[in-house]
Amino acid sequence: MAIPDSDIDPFCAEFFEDPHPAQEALREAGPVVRLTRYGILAVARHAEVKSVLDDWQAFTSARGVGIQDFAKEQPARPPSIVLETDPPLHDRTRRVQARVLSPAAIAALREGFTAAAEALADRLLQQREFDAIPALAEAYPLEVFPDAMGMPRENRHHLLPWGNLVFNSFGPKNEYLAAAIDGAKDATPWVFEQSKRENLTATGFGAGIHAAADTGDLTAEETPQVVRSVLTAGVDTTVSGIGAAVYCLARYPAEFARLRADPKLARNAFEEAVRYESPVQTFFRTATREVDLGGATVPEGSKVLMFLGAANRDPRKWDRPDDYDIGRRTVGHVGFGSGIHACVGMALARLEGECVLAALAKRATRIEITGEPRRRYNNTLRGLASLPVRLHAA
Ligand code: HEM
Ligand SMILES: CCOc1cccc(C(=O)O)c1
Repeated sequence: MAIPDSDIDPFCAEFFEDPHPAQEALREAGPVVRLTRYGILAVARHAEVKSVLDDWQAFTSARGVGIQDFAKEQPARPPSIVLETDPPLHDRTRRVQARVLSPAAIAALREGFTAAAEALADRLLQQREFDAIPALAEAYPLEVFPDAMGMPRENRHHLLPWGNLVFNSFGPKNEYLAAAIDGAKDATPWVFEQSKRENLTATGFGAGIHAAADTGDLTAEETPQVVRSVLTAGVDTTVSGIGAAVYCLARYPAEFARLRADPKLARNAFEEAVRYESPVQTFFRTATREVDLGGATVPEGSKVLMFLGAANRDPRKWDRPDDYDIGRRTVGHVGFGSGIHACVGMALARLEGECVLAALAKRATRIEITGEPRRRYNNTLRGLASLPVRLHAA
């Protein structure tokens, strides 16, 4: 089967504003599409996205999960020894992260995360009108996550421009990446310094990762990199995810009413927002050999862009894909990836989302949008920059 061409640009303002028409066009064009602007291949249907995610041997992360092919050019940033490695190295680094971020370790955070969400929701209810992105979607992760990591309270705001830089760096060298590099001048040295063992408390996730150097699971050179990997992936993603969930519940008041009637739906309401908005929109893989994908022949060395957001709205997989339904069975969505690199922090992300949505649902009867939402532009992350709202007290 011939691979059709498309001039769609997934790294431009028009796509960031509304990716859905382009995603639909890509799904309809075929199982694999060539994006002529960048000389890369794209998969947008759920079946092919899942196939690529689940086959790390044919579609490697080790040549970079951004547009750069590390076999052909110098990485712009030191490659992650978790996200951008494959077995056997990935086995060691991932195992340490998975152990530190285990469901039991995350469950131990529930009481503190709930208290923080309730206190923040109380303050926001007093305020009644606020911008839900800085005041909630950014404020909550920046309060609870660095604490869990064992970081000091000062300067943790650097985590946002740092995340913005890294998530832009997976895309092409465009204006968004240039602005992000400029905006992260102070953040970059701070993140590297903050990842050192001596700058982390003895009881947080950071210490748990550094302890792997004492047991020989990781070397002393690897542990700061593995801490940095968690710091990098663990903030901007949940900011986008929580922002997406609040935006969904504001746009769909009937779904918010369902949540108020049954607060146990908070966890699924967050998961459905991850499917519906796909905070992480795209990631690349590189073909290690000629491989068949949905009947198309992918040449060795091809960069393959996985449209996670398009797969999460594929009518071949989902009934009513464009409905936000907090009772939906979300199993199979790829918002957290799939396969060996599937999100190692998803339990933490889900706890944050559940705590915030449950706290809001207990206190408000409605989240009313009071001004034009403004989207943030980023080569990988989909999220809002501003969401003016009014909380209607119960
Ligand atoms: C709503 C929030 C989040 C979303 C949507 C998200 C999404 C993703 C996705 C799609 C991947 C797969 C990347 C790939 O296949 O190349 C991933 C991997 C990863 N995530 Fe998350 N993530 C979220 C929150 C978090 C949090 C809170 C942490 C840390 C505490 C985290 C840490 C990581 C790491 C370290 C990886 C790389 C894992 C590996 O390569 O083995 N993420 N995430
Ligand atoms: C959400 C995907 O996970 C990431 C994202 C950015 C950096 C890293 C890392 O491992 O440094 C991981």
